[in-house]
Amino acid sequence: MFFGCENLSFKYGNVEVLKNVNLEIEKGEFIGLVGYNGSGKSTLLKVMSGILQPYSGNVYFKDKTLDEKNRIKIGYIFQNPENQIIGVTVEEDVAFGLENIGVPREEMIDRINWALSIVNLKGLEHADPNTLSGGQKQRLAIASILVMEPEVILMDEPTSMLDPKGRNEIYNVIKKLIKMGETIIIASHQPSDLEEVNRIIALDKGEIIFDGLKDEFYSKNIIDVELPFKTKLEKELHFRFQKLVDELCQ
Ligand SMILES: Nc1ncnc2c1ncn2[C@@H]1O[C@H](COP(=O)(O)OP(=O)(O)OP(=O)(O)O)[C@@H](O)[C@H]1O
Repeated sequence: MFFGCENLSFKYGNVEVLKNVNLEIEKGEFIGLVGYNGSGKSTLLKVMSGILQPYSGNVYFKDKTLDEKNRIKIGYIFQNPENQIIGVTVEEDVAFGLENIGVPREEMIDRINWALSIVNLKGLEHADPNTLSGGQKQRLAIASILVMEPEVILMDEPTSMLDPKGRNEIYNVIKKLIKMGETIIIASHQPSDLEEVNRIIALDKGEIIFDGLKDEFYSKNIIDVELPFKTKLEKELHFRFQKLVDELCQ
């Protein structure tokens, strides 16, 4: 198996949020992971990237169990690029992972240039990441992952915090990555993120409820991908709670 998992379960404390998930992913596939809020999308991607350890079952990469050695081949893009940016300049940020694995300077420069050109950030090498727009920050986060030459890229709602311009920038980068033959799983509610997707995996309460072609998924009307909440009441409560938290934090 190129990439996937077998009988994967995950618990936060006593609460099981992934139940017996089985997936087989071929090299070069571009897959959409959908599901309502809390269905387990982020958790699944985190377990499949090795950030979280399974409660039971296994993640496989090229027929081997995912471990400390081979997890470097799986790149994970966070929903919020701020979680991923650590460098004082764009260039330093992209260099960070390469420095950690001791890549020689000449090769490092070539790889950084290559990654920044793919995400269209050439010319901003010396910029302070804090001064970048949301779309530019997310593109920087993608460059920092790409430079490590991952064989699988897992994207966790990479455009949910962006405005339409930023979303479009990421969409263009994704299109480029697909052309390059990258293997990508993207968790998203944004129809534009899912435009080029062939296969959809839908999660509900930590279980796979659909795994198949996108057209079949839409025709069966399995879940409304544009609505991250199951009901209007859930959505209303979410935003009221958010407002309350914001007020308390002021
Ligand atoms: N750190 C945590 N500790 C305890 N429970 C958690 C934690 N993170 C997530 N959960 C719970 O696990 C379940 C799955 O959450 P997860 O974030 O994986 O879902 P999701 O589909 O990615 O949701 P969203 O679309 O809101 O990001 C939810 O019930 C959530 O409340």
